[in-house]
Amino acid sequence: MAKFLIVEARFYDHLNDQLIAGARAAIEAVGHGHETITVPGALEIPGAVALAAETGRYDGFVAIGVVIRGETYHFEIVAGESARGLMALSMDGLAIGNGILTVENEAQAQVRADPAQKDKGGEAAKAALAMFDLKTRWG
Ligand SMILES: Nc1c(NC[C@H](O)[C@H](O)[C@H](O)CO)[nH]c(=O)[nH]c1=O
Ligand SMILES: CC(=O)[C@@H](O)COP(=O)(O)O
Repeated sequence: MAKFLIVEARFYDHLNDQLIAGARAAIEAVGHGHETITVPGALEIPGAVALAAETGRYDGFVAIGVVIRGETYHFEIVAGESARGLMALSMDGLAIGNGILTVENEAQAQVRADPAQKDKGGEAAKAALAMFDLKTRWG
């Protein structure tokens, strides 16, 4: 049984709860285990993944968060840099799925967080599982 770390940035509780439920269901559906940690925001997720990877305790990582556009350029920074950090870690060989929603409004987030709708949390977990499978095949 592999172990996956879900790293959540808890900015919107009700949305994160749904995203995490979808991610956990996807991981459990294939018989693997998971643990969840919480960081302040999406910008902290890549760093937390990097720190966790150094422990050697986890086979893969699922990033969970919600970034909703506000009034300033900060949306672009938070959305873009969290994605860039995760991509860099992925290209360093970590099995990562990115479930950080980057949306214009809460309505868009709700559709994507809901496991019964777009299930982006489950989708991110499945991406991490697929990358883990590749590492296992080629490791
Ligand atoms: N506005 C959102 C943020 N902003 C916070 C940053 O992610 C970061 O924690 C802060 O800049 C301190 O380094 N984070 C989200 O996850 N979602 C948002 O909508
Ligand atoms: C995505 C964000 O950082 C955003 O929530 C911040 O809002 P604002 O740009 O209005 O400060």
